[in-house]
Amino acid sequence: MLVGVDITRRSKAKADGRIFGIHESLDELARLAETAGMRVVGVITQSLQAPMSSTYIGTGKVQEVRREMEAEDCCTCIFDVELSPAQQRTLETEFGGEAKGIKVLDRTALILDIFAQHAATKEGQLQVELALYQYRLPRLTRMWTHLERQSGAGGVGLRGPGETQLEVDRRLINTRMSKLKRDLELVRGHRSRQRLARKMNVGLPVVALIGYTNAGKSTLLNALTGSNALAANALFATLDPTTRRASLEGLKLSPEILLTDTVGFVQNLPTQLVAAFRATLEEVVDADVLVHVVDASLDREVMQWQMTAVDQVLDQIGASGKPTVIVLNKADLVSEEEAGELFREIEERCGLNCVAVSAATGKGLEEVGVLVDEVLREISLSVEAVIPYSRGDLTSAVYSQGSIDAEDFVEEGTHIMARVPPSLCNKLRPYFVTSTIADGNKVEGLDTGDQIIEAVGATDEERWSDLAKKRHQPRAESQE
Ligand SMILES: Nc1nc2c(ncn2[C@@H]2O[C@H](COP(=O)(O)OP(=O)(O)OP(=O)(O)O)[C@@H](O)[C@H]2O)c(=O)[nH]1
Ligand SMILES: [Mg+2]
Repeated sequence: MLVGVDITRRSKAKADGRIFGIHESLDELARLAETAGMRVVGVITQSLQAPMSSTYIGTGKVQEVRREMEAEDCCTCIFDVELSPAQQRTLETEFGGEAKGIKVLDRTALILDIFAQHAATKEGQLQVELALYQYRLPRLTRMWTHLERQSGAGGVGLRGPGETQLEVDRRLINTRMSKLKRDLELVRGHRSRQRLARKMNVGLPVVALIGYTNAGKSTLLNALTGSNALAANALFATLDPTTRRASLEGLKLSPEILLTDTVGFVQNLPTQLVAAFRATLEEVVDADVLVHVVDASLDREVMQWQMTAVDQVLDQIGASGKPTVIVLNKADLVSEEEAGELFREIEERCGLNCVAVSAATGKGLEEVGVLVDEVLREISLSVEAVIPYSRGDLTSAVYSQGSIDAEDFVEEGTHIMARVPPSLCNKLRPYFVTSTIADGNKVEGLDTGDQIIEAVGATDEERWSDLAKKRHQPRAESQE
């Protein structure tokens, strides 16, 4: 049974972070429930000025949900809002209690469950486990109600076994969480070293495919690189990033790029997931260019909402404002006229370059390379360097990844003026002809190797913990 609440008081709606209309949001919730392996038997909605403190929905509605659930012999109720642990407990009791096996879940719990089912790699599993514990810790009391009852009449000095058990349990979970965090730090360190190595050695520009879940990112990766990453008509099919070397048609500046497929975004992405999946999401933060994949076959309004949700997540992880290309995918399901209109709308909305493609049929794919090439050109840097003859590898990298404006052979090495992607620029830095950098402005703002190391170190740490602090406001209710 799904329950949606429309909060009419505006400021509250904003605080909820909802951008979707209530019915579209419930449609999505139904798809999430199906992805998690459930069958939806009914949907109940309520319009409220503000949520009730104890049950979120009004008393009459609680009875209505209970009746409907009984009639359908249904034991799980999913709310399309974030419930506090206390509200969750109260609602469970109201709907028939634990004896009847009644469970009340919210959107976050549902998404966490799907993630737990889909996590394939060790890293993914660690991330999901941490997020699950973070979600469960404040809800722990209810698992031990039978023990708590034993200490009911106790009072000071007479703490019963139930309470002790609860404390033991909390402590065990806290210990486990610390261990998970340490393990994840290791993974994360490994990942950032890998990325750094990729930037410094492979030197290819990194392009990340991002977008709402089910937009077709994995299908596009497969179509562009001939690989076989899992693509499925399910939400959150991809959890672990895959990176492939790709030589797209239309790429000239750097004929090859590294293309990364990432986890899909969703409206109101649970905070626990953003924090736990930061190692994965850093792939996005670190990319040179983003390719925002949009499902163009959706209802126009839903498509706009999804794009807004993606922008919000980018903001949340500190990756907004990156050079971006918009890919309107599933064009095989849209008429030419509609596609044309969408183009205009998107240009109006964000002034970004966009292209309509079908990852399924291959239509328009060559355009993706052309647009990425344009963006790479915009962010490429003019350099002048004398590369010693002993560094033939660098010279050939400039040939293959940059466009050469002038070249001369001097005693110390090859003297070149060229436009190169930022990553290659870093490697050429030791050989710069200092006073004559053609495009001074741009080079100034460049990541040097040191800055990259810094970015994955302290500064970055602060950014993420700030985020966690901001989003993890303590709840008002007590946990008793
Ligand atoms: N008709 C049509 N279907 C497509 C196209 N691209 C992808 N699909 C379908 O859309 C569904 C989702 O595709 P995925 O590539 O798994 O989407 P994703 O963005 O990677 O999704 P998550 O990893 O779950 O976030 C699959 O059923 C694909 O077959 C397309 O161009 N046309
Ligand atoms: Mg995918």
